Amino acid sequence: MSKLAGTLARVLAEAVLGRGRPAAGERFPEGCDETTCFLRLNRYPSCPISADAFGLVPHTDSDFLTVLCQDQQVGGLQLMKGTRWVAVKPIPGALIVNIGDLFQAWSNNRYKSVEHKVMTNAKTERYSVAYFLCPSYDSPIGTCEEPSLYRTFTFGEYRRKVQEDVKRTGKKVGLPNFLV
Ligand SMILES: O=C(O)CCC(=O)C(=O)O
Ligand SMILES: [Fe+2]
Repeated sequence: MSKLAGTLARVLAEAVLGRGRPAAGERFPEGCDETTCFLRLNRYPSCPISADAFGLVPHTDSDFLTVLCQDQQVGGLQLMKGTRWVAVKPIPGALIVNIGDLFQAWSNNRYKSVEHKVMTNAKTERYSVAYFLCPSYDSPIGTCEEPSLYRTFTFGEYRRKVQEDVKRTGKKVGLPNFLV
């Protein structure tokens, strides 16, 4: 997973910068290694009471990029496309790759961090495995071009602000806090 996530990030970065201009070469995204990235195992119990119960509330991921292996049979993942929620049907053997907030910031909004949520299933529990490509907390999130829409910030600063906002208002604000 870690190799795949790193390779995907570099390929996507090069697509923004143009061929032959590797984004800090093998090191992109800077500050990410096996001690800073993590894997999350999600279990969503079945929920017969309500058809609109969230397994996971709408959110964007705060990392560079997420590689997701969703349940091969039980759907439930939805993402925001324009103004609509679209179901991501499980395809056996397929992985889902989500852009996270840090990649959106680095790419100066060329890539968008996708809002997504998980709905529960009335009868069946669901599992997923998510790998989060994150840098160390002291890593500054650079930009692919100037002028950047975002001021320079570290991942630690970003995480702290997200936690603060959620604690204070119940909602993540995320990137808009860091616009210039
Ligand atoms: O379970 C899923 O399909 C999505 C998981 C997810 O969005 C997350 O762990 O951040
Ligand atoms: Fe997520």
